[in-house]
Amino acid sequence: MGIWILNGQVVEPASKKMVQKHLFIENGLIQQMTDATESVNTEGHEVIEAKGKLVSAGFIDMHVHLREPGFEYKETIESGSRSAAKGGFTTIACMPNTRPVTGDVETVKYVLDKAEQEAIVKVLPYASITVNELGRELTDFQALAEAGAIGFTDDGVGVQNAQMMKDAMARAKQLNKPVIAHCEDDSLVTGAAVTEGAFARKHGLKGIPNESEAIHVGRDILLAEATGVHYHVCHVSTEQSVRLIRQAKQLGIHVTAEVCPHHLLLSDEDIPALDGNWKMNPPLRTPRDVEAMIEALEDGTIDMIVTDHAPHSEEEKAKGMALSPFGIVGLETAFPLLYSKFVTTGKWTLAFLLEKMTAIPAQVFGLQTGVLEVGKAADITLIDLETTKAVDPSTFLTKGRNTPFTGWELKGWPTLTMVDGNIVWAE
Ligand SMILES: NC(=O)N[C@@H](CC(=O)O)C(=O)O
Ligand SMILES: [Zn+2]
Ligand SMILES: [Zn+2]
Repeated sequence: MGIWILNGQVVEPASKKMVQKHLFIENGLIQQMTDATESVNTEGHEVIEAKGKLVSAGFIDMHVHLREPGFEYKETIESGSRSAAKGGFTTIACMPNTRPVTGDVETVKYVLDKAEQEAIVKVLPYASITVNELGRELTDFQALAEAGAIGFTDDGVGVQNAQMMKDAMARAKQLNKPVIAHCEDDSLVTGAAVTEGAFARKHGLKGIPNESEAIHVGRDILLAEATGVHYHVCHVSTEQSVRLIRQAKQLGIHVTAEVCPHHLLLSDEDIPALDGNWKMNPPLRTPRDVEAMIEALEDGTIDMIVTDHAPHSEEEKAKGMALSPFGIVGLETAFPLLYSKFVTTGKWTLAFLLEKMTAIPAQVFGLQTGVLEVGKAADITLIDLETTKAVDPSTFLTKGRNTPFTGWELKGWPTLTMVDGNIVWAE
């Protein structure tokens, strides 16, 4: 038995226009896409009526913290994958800052096994660059790649030593794997929780300077040029980083970059109080940086959108701005936020937003998904573009409740998610 998705709105990649289509799915693949004016025989098959809904390739999030092993009270591979599915994501890449750190073959296998058993979306693990993300000794890249790691990153901390980073890039290049960098120079960050800017001044707080990110971006671009590796910059947040990435791309250096919804939508001036739900790393920057992020995404300097979904417990976040851990959840609000703030306002086309969350991440990381095409995996999400709903953390499937977006009235809520032709989540 196959599945017909009838009368859905599909954005055609070539024309970028919305067209009404019927999709037929069987054996995990998209078998047919026909114009909705044609009649189709659905006999003997399951039918999903998608009239008025957007039918998109499932979203891809290349930056997610699933917290397992070790921090299961914050999130598990299972709960994180359910959160992803509810957010319309069908593929997520998970960060290695777990306990133990995903920096040995055993842990990579553990993550993959758990994902195979319990995850309802596709989970792609990164492995750490250094043992325990301590920056002292490289991990065994070859063994980790053979075990299934798709790239290398010490996300959560920056690699402080330039020679260490250069050696990592040289090894990754040999294996044809990317290096994904959390850019942060510890000698410029001294225990601050927010950016240097209006909020820090108002509260008499020390700020995290923009240079602490950009100095690593600049260093690493030079090292990527020297080694020829694919270098991917995590959660870009500063105007200066964007400037450096733009120049590197013009020079033909193999650099790609990601940005998070919160860095496109919020600045430090929006932070209402010393509240842990507004604390993340990198921090919310100045309005000028936010403008630079939007411009960089629009001109292709920044390639894709990721959430940096970083769940923490309510107890941890209740410790406030100074003492709570960095990070906010993102999987269940990403699309509605961006759709409501950038597409319904006419700033971006729907096609533009979708490609930043589907086709481009697939292209950049060489994934066999991210497009709605006959013969491709049926990783599909249906979205209600009309109904307005408020963000309500009590309805989240993630274990995390840590979001600054509570109460935001948004459109663009996913209603059904399919992975390899199986419905894994429906409203
Ligand atoms: N982004 C965050 O604020 N936190 C992340 C770490 C990271 O992405 O650097 C986490 O693991 O909690
Ligand atoms: Zn990071
Ligand atoms: Zn992260």
